[in-house]
Amino acid sequence: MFSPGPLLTCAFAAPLILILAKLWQNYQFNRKYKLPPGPPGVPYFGNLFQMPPFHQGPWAKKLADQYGEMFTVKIADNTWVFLNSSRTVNDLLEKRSAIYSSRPRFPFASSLMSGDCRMVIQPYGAQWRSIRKIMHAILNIKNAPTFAPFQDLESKHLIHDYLTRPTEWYKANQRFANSVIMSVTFGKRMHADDKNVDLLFETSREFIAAIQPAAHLVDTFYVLDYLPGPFKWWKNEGKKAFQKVRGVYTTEGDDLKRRIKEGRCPPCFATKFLEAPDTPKLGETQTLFALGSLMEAGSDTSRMTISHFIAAAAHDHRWVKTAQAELDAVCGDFRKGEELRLPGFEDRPNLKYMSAAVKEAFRWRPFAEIGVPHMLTQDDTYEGYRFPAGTIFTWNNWTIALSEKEYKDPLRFWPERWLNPEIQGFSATEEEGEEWQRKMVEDPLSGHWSFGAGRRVCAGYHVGDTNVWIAAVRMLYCFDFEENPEEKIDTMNIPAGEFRWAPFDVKIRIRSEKHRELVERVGGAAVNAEY
Ligand code: HEM
Repeated sequence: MFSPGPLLTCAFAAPLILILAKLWQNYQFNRKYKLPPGPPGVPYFGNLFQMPPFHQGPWAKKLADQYGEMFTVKIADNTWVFLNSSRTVNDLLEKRSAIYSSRPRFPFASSLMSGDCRMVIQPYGAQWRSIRKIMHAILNIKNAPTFAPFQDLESKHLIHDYLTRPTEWYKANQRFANSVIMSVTFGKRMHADDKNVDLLFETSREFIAAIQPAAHLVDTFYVLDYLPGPFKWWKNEGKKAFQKVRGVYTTEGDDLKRRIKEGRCPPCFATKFLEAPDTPKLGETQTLFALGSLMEAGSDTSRMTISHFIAAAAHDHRWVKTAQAELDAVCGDFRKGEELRLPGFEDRPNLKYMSAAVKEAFRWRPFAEIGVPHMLTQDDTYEGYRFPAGTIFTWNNWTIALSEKEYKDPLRFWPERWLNPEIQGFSATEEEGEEWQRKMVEDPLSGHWSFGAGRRVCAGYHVGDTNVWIAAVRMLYCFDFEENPEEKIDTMNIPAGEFRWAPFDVKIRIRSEKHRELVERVGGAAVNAEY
């Protein structure tokens, strides 16, 4: 006869054993390691239910205000230490970069969805190193002359788009950023109606959503990854996402091969890359993803920063007046009846205020709000804490960028902060002040963390910086940007990641008839340029 006794015993004993095992594990952990304090969580899930799925910046800032320069949160199997000051980011992610540069495991976002080939989330190791080397060869500052003619052409097209289709400015920004990287990588310009570009932005959006903390349970509850195949409910979704993104990259790869065969492909990075003797060793998928990662990382980021620049120009006219006065003095003042010409890279030494404004656009409302996770690869100690290997560290970008301790009046878009060391609280001699200003204005990485830190710092920061610079100087020289008085821009909540519609309402108006003539002439020629 069936007796429920043993089953009941199991039903009570199993949770008890799990709780005891967890307590024992915590006891052992606490004897060996010490982490910065953080908000209390619940067993197994930790702080999973407290972290917002998107726009986590304000949540993380609140915690930083409460806990100070570092705090810890647990997201199921992952322990995250948030670094809330430039000092701690410098000490750990920069100075100890050799051990703070890996990425956490992402069974869904990396293995399934990206075939372990998406460089930005590859672990620190041989495969990442070989791809990073390739990226560096294309994107380093010595290649600025390769990028400059494309940035010149595409930014002329950009301002023409603003003139002719001002309500579609966000699409124009997309096309601009994407076309620069496509020209250099694949030797072809992109058009706004290209279906593959829309698909590229869609796959990027899906990828960014997938790497948000706890977006997929298996990326935080690693035990799920050991379930037998049929129980992995997320598997088909991951496979589909992989096929989709591989399809986008294959379309470009096939088009490239076709153009090479037909003799219609100008020299570009992809042709050199495909002919290089080491490339076949990467395998077909990694080769496609190396080229695809460039398209992905190079398009979205510039587009979002340009959106922030426009929001700042429409929201606060104080700095715009100074910037336009500088541009007018260098390129011609329509009020004085002078000849007008577009600003270009050669004007950079004379456009310091504009360079400071571009730097401010990277700092002002960072879109990588809580940074990008860096995983520690061996046990480490710091200021009384002992961190185990596997701890995830992140530069809490939103918090640092908007901290009164780091920047005076941090919410204000204030380019002067990069020109005057006293605003930043440094008392410097004239010579020191000049040197400080030169560094802030010329070095894209100085003064903020929006390009990341240490060995994982953005591989394309020179290109990103020059993309935004040339777009910014030309658009501000030719146009005025106005907020809709009925619907002011909520600068603390700009959905910059959105690519399907405008993230905010803005009126774009040409500054004068002379500017109109200039944009029509120079921009029109750029729109029709073919190669
Ligand atoms: C315009 C603004 C840009 C911003 C704000 C930006 C920001 C970032 C950030 C925050 C990271 C992660 C850094 C870290 O983990 O510490 C990153 C990585 C990366 N970025 Fe950018 N980026 C920009 C433009 C570009 C461009 C134009 C390219 C290429 C054409 C590019 C290529 C990459 C690559 C390949 C990585 C992966 C690096 C690695 O994991 O080793 N980025 N970027």
